[in-house]
Amino acid sequence: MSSLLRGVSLYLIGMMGAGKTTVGRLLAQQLGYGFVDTDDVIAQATGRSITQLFAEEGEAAFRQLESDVLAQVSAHINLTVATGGGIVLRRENWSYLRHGLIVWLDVPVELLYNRLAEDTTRPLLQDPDPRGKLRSLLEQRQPLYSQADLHIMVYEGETPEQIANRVMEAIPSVLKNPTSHQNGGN
Ligand SMILES: Nc1ncnc2c1ncn2[C@@H]1O[C@H](COP(=O)(O)OP(=O)(O)O)[C@@H](O)[C@H]1O
Ligand SMILES: O=C(O)C1=C[C@@H](OP(=O)(O)O)[C@@H](O)[C@H](O)C1
Ligand SMILES: [Mg+2]
Repeated sequence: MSSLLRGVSLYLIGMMGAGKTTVGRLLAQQLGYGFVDTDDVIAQATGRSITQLFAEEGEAAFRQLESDVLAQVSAHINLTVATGGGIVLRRENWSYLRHGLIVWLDVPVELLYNRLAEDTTRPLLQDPDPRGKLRSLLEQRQPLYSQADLHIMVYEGETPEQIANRVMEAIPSVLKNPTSHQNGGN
């Protein structure tokens, strides 16, 4: 598989709670790739948590940091990149995501809610109606997520390992024939 990808990075997109960070780590291991989580890079670079950044600088400042980090990350190959759920919102980010293969982990809202109900690290979900908030965010973002190269539907009860395996199995379907370049075709 790694030879089929030939260094092309994977970018995981999808809603918060979709498992981008968890599944991304597994995919990096399986591919022998490095792993980068854009939220982690932002937190390390600023010395502040995502929650602190939202509270102290606001979402717009966070989005700018996110684009800056993505721009730097996209210069590299051999990476699996777990992005933040809102990375799809800025058009310029797509030019960076397109450096690699974009994988949408599509998880039903009810599952997202179950996973994140007790979680306080997603500032956008600190809302009186977190379930409704997830629904409205998904409604806004679905057309953007659907521009991914690979759409992976995630079902209740699937483990991160099973999901990573399904991503691995689906990758060949969106790769060009690896011999076509060598033959000068396309
Ligand atoms: N397949 C899964 N089944 C059950 N829980 C999961 C699964 N994938 C992720 N989780 C849990 O859901 C939460 C959100 O996962 P995370 O990887 O941080 O998602 P994201 O990075 O997309 O926001 C974490 O608590 C994680 O352990
Ligand atoms: O959906 C979003 O707008 C966000 C998702 C979070 O990342 P995860 O998708 O990894 O939870 C994080 O970037 C921030 O809280 C904003
Ligand atoms: Mg994450």
